[in-house]
Amino acid sequence: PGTRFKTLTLTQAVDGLVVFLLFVALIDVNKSLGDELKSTLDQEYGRDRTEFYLADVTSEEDFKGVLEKIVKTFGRIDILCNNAGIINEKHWEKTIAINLGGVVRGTYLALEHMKKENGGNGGVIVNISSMAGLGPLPMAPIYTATKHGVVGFSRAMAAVSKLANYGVRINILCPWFVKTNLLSTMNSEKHIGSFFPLKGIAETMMQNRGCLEADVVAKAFLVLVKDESKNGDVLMIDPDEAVFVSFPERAQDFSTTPVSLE
Ligand SMILES: NC(=O)C1=CN([C@@H]2O[C@H](COP(=O)(O)OP(=O)(O)OC[C@H]3O[C@@H](n4cnc5c(N)ncnc54)[C@H](O)[C@@H]3O)[C@@H](O)[C@H]2O)C=CC1
Ligand SMILES: CCCCCC(=O)CC\C=C/C=C/C=C/[C@@H](O)[C@@H](O)CCCC(=O)O
Repeated sequence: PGTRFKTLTLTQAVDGLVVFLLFVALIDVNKSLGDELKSTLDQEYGRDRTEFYLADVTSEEDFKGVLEKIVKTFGRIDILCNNAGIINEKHWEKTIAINLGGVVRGTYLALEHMKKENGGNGGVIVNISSMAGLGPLPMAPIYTATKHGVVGFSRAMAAVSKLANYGVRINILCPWFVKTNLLSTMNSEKHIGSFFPLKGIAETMMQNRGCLEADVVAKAFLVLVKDESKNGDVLMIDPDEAVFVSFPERAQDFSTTPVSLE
C-alpha cells in the first residue's frame, strides 16, 4: 500500500518483482501517481500484470474493501508491502495515522486473508520502516517515532505469527535516504515545522554518504520476500551495505549501566 516509487525508478525497482510475481496490485491514495505507474508497467510487462486501486491506508473501509476486491479477483495475497509514508512534523497525528496506523491496518487486514487458520496460503509481509526506525533523526521526532513503531510492531507480529502458526513471515526494511518524492518534503517548513532549523543535519548526512536509488531498495525488499528463513528480521540498507540488524532477545539484554536508587 502506497507502494510507490517514481515511475522510472519503480520500473527498474520492481523489475524482478513483476517478473517474479503473477500479478502486482498497486494501492495508493494518489490517483494520478497510481494511474501513471500502471501505465508505465503496462508498457513494460503487459496490461494484465498490474492493477491500480485507489485507497487511503488510514481508512479501514478503503483498505479493507480494496484487499477484499483483490482477493475476490485473484484468489489470494502472497506478498504485501506496507510502504505508504509521509513526513509532517506539524500535522503529526496524520503522520502517525499513515506511517504507523497504515502499517498496522495493512498487516492486520492482510493477515485475515493470508493466515493459514483462515484458510489462507501464508506468505510474507514486508513493512517499510527507515534507518530513523533504528536511531533518532533530530529534525523529525514524530517521523522517527512512527518508524521505531513499525520496527517494534512488526517484530512483535512476527513472533505472534510464529507462535500462532499463521504461516506468514513479517519482516522490516530500514533504508537510508532514497531518491524519491519524499525527500523534497524535507526541505519545507510546512512539513518540518519548528524543527526546520535542524534540516541541515539530514543535508549533511546525505552530503557525506549520498542517497540510495529506489531499485537498490527494491532488491533489498526482494531479499526479505524470497529468504524463507527470515521472519521478524530487520534489514538495514545504506549506500555502503545491506545488513541484518541484531537485537537482544530481551529488553534486559541491551548493554546497560547500573544506577543506584538509594
Ligand atoms: N525516501 C527516503 O529517503 C526514505 C523513505 N522511507 C520510507 O519509504 C516509504 C515510501 O516512501 P518514498 O517512496 O520515499 O516516498 P514517496 O512520497 O515517493 O511515496 C510515498 C507514497 O505513499 C503514498 N501515500 C501517502 N499517504 C498515503 C495514504 N494515506 N494512503 C495511501 N497511500 C499513501 C503517496 O501517495 C506516495 O505514492 C515510506 O514509508 C518512507 O517513510 C524510508 C527510508 C528512506
Ligand atoms: C525526516 C527525513 C526522513 C527522510 C526519509 C528517511 O527515512 C531517511 C532516514 C535515513 C537515515 C536515518 C539515519 C538515522 C541515524 C540516527 O541514528 C542518528 O545517527 C542521526 C544523527 C544525526 C546527527 O545528529 O548527526
